[in-house]
Amino acid sequence: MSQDTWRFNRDAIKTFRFVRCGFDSATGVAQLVYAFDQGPELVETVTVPGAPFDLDDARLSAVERALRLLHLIAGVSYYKAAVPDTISIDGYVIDEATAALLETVYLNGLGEFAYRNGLDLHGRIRFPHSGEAGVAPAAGLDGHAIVAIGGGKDSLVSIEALRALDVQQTVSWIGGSQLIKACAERTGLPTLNIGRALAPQLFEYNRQGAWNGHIPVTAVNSAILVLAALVLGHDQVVFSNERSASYGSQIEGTGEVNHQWSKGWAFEQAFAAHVSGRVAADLRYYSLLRPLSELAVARQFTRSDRYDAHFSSCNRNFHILGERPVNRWCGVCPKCHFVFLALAPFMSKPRLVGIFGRNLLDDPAQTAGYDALLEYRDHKPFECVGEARESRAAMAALAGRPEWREDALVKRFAREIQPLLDPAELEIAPLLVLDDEQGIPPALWERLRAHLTA
Ligand SMILES: CC(=O)N[C@H]1[C@@H](OP(=O)(O)OP(=O)(O)OC[C@H]2O[C@@H](n3ccc(=O)[nH]c3=O)[C@H](O)[C@@H]2O)O[C@H](CO)[C@@H](O)[C@@H]1O[C@H](C)C(=O)N[C@@H](C)C(=O)N[C@@H](CCC(=O)O)C(=O)O
Ligand SMILES: Nc1ncnc2c1ncn2[C@@H]1O[C@H](COP(=O)(O)OP(=O)(O)OP(=O)(O)O)[C@@H](O)[C@H]1O
Repeated sequence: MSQDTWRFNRDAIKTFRFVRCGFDSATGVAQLVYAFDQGPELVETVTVPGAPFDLDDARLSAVERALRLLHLIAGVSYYKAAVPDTISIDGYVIDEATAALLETVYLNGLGEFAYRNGLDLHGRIRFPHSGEAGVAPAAGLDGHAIVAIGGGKDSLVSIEALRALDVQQTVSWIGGSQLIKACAERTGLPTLNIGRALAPQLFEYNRQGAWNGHIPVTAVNSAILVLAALVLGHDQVVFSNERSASYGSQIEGTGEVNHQWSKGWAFEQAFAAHVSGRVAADLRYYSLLRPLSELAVARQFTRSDRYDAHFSSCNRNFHILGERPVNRWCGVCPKCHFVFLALAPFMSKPRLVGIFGRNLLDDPAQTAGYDALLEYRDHKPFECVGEARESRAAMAALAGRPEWREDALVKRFAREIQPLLDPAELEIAPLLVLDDEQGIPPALWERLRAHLTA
C-alpha cells in the first residue's frame, strides 16, 4: 500500500517506527520523525532560538545523544494513538539501559491514558536494543541554569530562590503561551522560548478514532530542555516538581494511577542518571522543589506579590487547540480548586480573592470538586494537585480561622468531614518540613535550605 492510499486504522496498525531525527545547527531546528507501518512520516519540530550555533566536536556529539533521547521520549505522543504490538527504531540502535528507561517512561507516563481507555500496557511496550553504550564524556559546559517556567506558582518560587542564591539562570519555556511569556518577562531575567510543533496528522488521527489521553508531558519538556542546554552550552536543567507529585490517585480495584508521574521522584532519578551517564557527564537535571510539599511551595509563593497579576496554575490556559478561559483562573477545575485552598492558609483573604476574582470556598457549586481533593467519596482528580492530606490540613486550618469558617465549603468540611478524621493528621506543620529525598547539587541544597527556612 502506498503512502497515498494508507489510512489510519488504529486496530490494523502493527508497528510504531522511530524513523529518524536530526538537528540543524544553522537554523536551530530539530526534526523528530515517526511513522506507523508504511504510513506517512509524522514530523514533530522543536526550534531552539539563537541560531546559528557553533558547536565543537564534544558538544556536537552530546547534542546528537540528547536529540536521540528526545526523539525516543517525544514518540510517546504518536505511539499512544495506536499502541501497536511492535516498536522499531530504523536509523540507530539503543542499549538495554536506554530501552529500560523508555519502557518505564512509556508504561508509567501512559498510566492514566491506559486506565481511562481500559488498556493494559504491562509487558506490551518493548523497545528493541542491542550492545552496551559507553559512559558519556563531559561536553565542556558553563555554570548556568536553564530553568523551566510553566506560568504557575511553582516555577516562580524556584526562579526567585535561584535569584536570591545568585545562580545565573535563563527562564525557559516551550510553546506559544502568552501567559507564560508574560510571567517570564515579569521576572526581568534572560528568557528562552523554544518552539514546538506536533505533527499535524496527530490531530487528524484523533478525529479518525486514535486512542487519546494524557501523555507524560514533563518528560517531553525535560528532554527538550536537555537538548537546549547542550546547544547553548549550559550545565543545569532545573524543574520545579514538588514532593507531592510523586503520589497518584488511589483507584479502587486498580491501585495507584499518577497523572503527574513524569513530575515525580522516580522519573527525576532515572532521567537525571541517564542524562549525566549517557548524554553529557557535566549536565545536571534536577527539581529544585523536590524537598517541598505543595503546601510548602504555596507558602513560599505568598512571600512575594510580584506575580499576583500575572501567574496562573489553571491548565485550561495551556491547550494547543481549542478555547482558553477568558480569565486566567477558570475557577471550576481541580487546579483552581487546589491552588485556592493551598494558598488560603498563608495569604490574606482579600489578596487571594483578588487573584482569583472570586471566593471558591464560598461557592456550593464547587462542593464535588473539593470532595475529590479531600478524597471524600471520590478519588484525587487526575490533575497536578496536592495530596489529600494536604487539602484536609489546609481545610482544617481554615475551619479554625474567623475570616474563613463561615464560608460554605469550609463550614461543610467542619460539620461533615472533619469529625471523621484523626486530628493528628490535620496538622499543617509536619507537611511543611523539608524532605531529604532530592537530587539538588549538594552545595546548592545547603544554601537553598537556609533560604527556605530563613
Ligand atoms: C492543556 C491540557 O491540559 N491539555 C491536556 C488535554 O488536552 P486537550 O485535547 O484538551 O488539548 P491540547 O493540550 O491542546 O492537546 C491536543 C491534543 O494533542 C495531544 N498532545 C498534546 C501535547 C503533547 O505533548 N502530546 C500530545 O499527544 C493531546 O493528547 C490532545 O489529543 O487532555 C489531554 C488528554 O488527557 C492531555 O494529554 C493534555 O495535556 C497536555 C499534554 C499538557 O500539556 N498538559 C499539561 C498542562 C499537564 O497536564 N501538565 C501536568 C504535568 C504532569 C505530567 O508530566 O504528566 C500537570 O499539570 O499535572
Ligand atoms: N510550557 C512549558 N515549558 C517548559 N516547562 C514547563 C512548561 N509547562 C510546565 N513546565 C514545567 O513543568 C513543571 C511542572 O509544571 P507545573 O504546571 O506543575 O508548574 P508551574 O506552572 O510552575 O506551577 P503550578 O503547579 O502552579 O501550575 C514545572 O517545572 C514547570 O516549570
